[in-house]
Amino acid sequence: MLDSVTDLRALLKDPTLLATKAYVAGEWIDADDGATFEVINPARGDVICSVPDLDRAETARAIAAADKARHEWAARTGKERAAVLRKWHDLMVENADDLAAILTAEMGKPLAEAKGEVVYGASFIEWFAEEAKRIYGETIPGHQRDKRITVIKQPIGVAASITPWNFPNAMITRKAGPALAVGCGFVARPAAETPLSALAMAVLAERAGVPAGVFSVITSKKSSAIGKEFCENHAVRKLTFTGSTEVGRILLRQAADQVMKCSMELGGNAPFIVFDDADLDKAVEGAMISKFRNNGQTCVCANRIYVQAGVYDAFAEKLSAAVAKLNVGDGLKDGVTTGPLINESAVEKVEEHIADALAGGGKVVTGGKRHALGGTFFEPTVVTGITPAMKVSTEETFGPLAPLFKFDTEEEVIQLANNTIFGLASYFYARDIGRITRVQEGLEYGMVGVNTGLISTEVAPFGGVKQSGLGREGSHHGVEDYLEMKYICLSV
Ligand SMILES: NC(=O)C1=CN([C@@H]2O[C@H](COP(=O)(O)OP(=O)(O)OC[C@H]3O[C@@H](n4cnc5c(N)ncnc54)[C@H](OP(=O)(O)O)[C@@H]3O)[C@@H](O)[C@H]2O)C=CC1
Ligand SMILES: O=C(O)[C@H](O)CS(=O)(=O)O
Repeated sequence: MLDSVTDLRALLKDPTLLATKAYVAGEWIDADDGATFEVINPARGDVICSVPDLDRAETARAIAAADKARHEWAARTGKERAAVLRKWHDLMVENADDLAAILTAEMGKPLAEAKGEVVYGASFIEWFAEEAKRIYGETIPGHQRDKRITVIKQPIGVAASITPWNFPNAMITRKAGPALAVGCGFVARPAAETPLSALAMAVLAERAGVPAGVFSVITSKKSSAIGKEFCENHAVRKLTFTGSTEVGRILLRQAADQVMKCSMELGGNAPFIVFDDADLDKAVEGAMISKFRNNGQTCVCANRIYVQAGVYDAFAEKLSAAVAKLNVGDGLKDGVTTGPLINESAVEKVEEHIADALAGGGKVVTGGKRHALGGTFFEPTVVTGITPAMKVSTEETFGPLAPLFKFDTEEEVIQLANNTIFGLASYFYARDIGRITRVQEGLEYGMVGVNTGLISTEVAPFGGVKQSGLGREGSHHGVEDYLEMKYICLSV
């Protein structure tokens, strides 16, 4: 088991997977001006390595290469593209241990979770390899005797991707999978905190036979500049973003000038509702997964936990007992269930939400402060007595804080749950079929987990409503955002 990142490369079965150059137009390059930035292990504060700090010129070259290479790639049959994607998937799975170690080193999540993300990420490549063979069109009965109408679907062109640090593998494959499956060119810009997972995927893409130029990885701390290049470069026809709603708004405004097709997977504020007819043990199990997966750093984490009055105390006691068992530590060490937060500002956000709750009368049941390990480690926390006036009710904590609200009626909790600008994921536990039907239909969210706290899968459409995003990723719906529909009217 890995216990150090001082020389991560020495710990890998295949050290060549730890790439430290950017991947542009099929070449491994430095920045034009030689600039680099450090990649830090959040658990120890170690510098893992440095990577090039690219700017708009290098990004423009990646886009031009994608715009050139995509034509031959799109001219291949879906079956031919599928074979390359399948090989890419197989290489990811074969190298999952190394990809997980790299992911944990740069992001901090425990190895077991990192391995899970690698397999989850690869599942999108597998899924869209299969979809590549099923990009169907249609024929429509003509509106006049001499007219024959057909509709075909063609790849949109060059797709540009901007992704966050919390799932540095799966957020890229969830986009690159459909894009490459239909014949697009793809330029990825991963978060500066976590570029190594994307570079490792590029190493494997090359080995799988993805043609030079079809897939590039831009490493850069100049996130705004790269985003502007993506939005202003006329060869880019599709922008796909996963991250905060705040940044999503910036990108949508920038992309509007080109009327660019955009997919947005943005912030969330998930309600997790426990009714008095719920199986409380299953509800606690679901809350632990939904709230504490990735140390609370996912957009679909339970952000508000509503418990009906009759079971509030029992649920709070059971949940707190489960939370107290979490093992906080370096994700590279055996048995650790909870790693560090990504950075200091993430810790400060959790502290801010806890302090605000206590000021409003909330009570810490377990946790509540920075962990004795120091750095960005934080005690998994449960706070009772939460009210809608508190910050945690309207802001995404993105950390290990479980705030428990008490409610009385079904109507009240649906109104509370829907009272947010977000609409990504939601969850509830109940057993009465009438209640389940009413609540699942009443929640204004893109995704609803009923008696489960884990809903993410490649087979289902992932995405939000309201200010949680635009479009869906995964499932057979996931290819649509990378296709243009063409209507052909033939006069015979
Ligand atoms: N709906 C979903 O699936 C997901 C949503 N999120 C949401 O994102 C937030 C946490 O992730 P976080 O990474 O902090 O989100 P951010 O939105 O800050 O960053 C996301 C990505 O956007 C880049 N970025 C930041 N500013 C700009 C800009 N002006 N132009 C172009 N790119 C930019 C970042 O680069 P850099 O970091 O290098 O500055 C990063 O790669 C939470 O709100 C969470 O809910 C996160 C993951 C999934
Ligand atoms: O970035 C995220 O939060 C992911 O979308 C969460 S998931 O897909 O792994 O659930």
